[in-house]
Amino acid sequence: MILVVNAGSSSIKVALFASDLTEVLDGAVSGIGGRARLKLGARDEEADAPDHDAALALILAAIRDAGHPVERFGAAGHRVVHGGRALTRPARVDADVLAAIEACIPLAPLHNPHNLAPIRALGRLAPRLPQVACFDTAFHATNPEVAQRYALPAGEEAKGIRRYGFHGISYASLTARLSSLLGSALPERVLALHLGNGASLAAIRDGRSVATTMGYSPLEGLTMGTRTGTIDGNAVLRMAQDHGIDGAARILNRESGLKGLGGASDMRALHAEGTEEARFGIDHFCYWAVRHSGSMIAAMGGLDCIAFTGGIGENDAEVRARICQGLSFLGAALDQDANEARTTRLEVGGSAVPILIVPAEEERHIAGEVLNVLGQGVC
Ligand SMILES: Nc1ncnc2c1ncn2[C@@H]1O[C@H](COP(=O)(O)OP(=O)(O)O)[C@@H](O)[C@H]1O
Ligand SMILES: CC(=O)OP(=O)(O)O
Ligand SMILES: [Mg+2]
Repeated sequence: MILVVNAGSSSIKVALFASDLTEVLDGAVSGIGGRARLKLGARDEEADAPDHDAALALILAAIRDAGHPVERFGAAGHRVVHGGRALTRPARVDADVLAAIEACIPLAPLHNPHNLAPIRALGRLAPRLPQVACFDTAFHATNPEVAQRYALPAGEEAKGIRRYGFHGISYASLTARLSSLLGSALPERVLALHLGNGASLAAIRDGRSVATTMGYSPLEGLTMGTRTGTIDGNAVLRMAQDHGIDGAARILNRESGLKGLGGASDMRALHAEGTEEARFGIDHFCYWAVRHSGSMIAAMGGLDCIAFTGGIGENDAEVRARICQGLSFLGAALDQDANEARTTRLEVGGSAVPILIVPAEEERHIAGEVLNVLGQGVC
């Protein structure tokens, strides 16, 4: 069996797959650092997970308790958020790959440390277990150079200060499944919205990413759970002056976004709160999702399909409705009942483009990549 670990900024998702990619078990610790919950198979309970280390220990113990000790796995696959310039394909983990992932920690401080932790933990528990790392940055390596470069002098670019983009495992999986969900050929120009705790958009033309909203790190672009999204560099410098580099980094990455505006990073909590601040946080999220959509659509030269994914994209009917309303000038028209019912197809008959929910299946995609890298015989 293949164990897949997908550590996000607020959750650790796990899944077990047989060699034919049948899912045997899945689960997660979500709400890490807040009101955490552990789910695994039928188990669903409150969890004491103040940080990612605690969450990882809990989920590995739960998998063992469910009858799947680590020694029985044939391989493990991991989501790694930042692969930098070098790691643009899934890679078997060895000392060099570990060092390269570690070197990317400053680029993705909310993610890469949490991606490395389970790789190291499994390496200690089962030293002979082959492990494969899949990179969120990889899918966007096809963006044209004008999209990847900041307008910086060459010396800065040579240091790796360029736009990478993220959520690539989610976008690759969505792209692979879209035509079967639509029952037709893959649309030429797809606007994909990955709206989770981290949120981004991708412009996918002929199945390849041509533009995306996240940049050097997962901070750029949309308003997120705790991240600002796009902000003027001079405002960042001013904050570094006022709060020091670490203080500014903390504010930008952990205290801003929905949390900074509305008082909670979790979209469900904002809806439940219903205060003016909470409403403004949701307004900000939707407004910037629409504005950045315009940029993605321009980068593809038009729009043939809209696909929502991620915790908010899949579950939040109000947010989907507001974003589609913002794109109605392009003829995108949502069926309110389908939207409330969360069916796969959400558009009305006369809509200019299909609108879909495509549940994120990052774990299955990673399991497939594990088999590609290690060969079918691994488990
Ligand atoms: N039913 C729901 N309605 C609104 N938002 C939801 C719902 N379920 C999950 N979410 C939101 O999804 C976000 C988490 O997304 P997810 O993709 O699971 O996170 P991560 O980025 O950690 O992988 C949170 O803001 C959460 O409130
Ligand atoms: C890259 C990123 O933002 O990931 P997540 O949505 O899991 O935080
Ligand atoms: Mg995620």
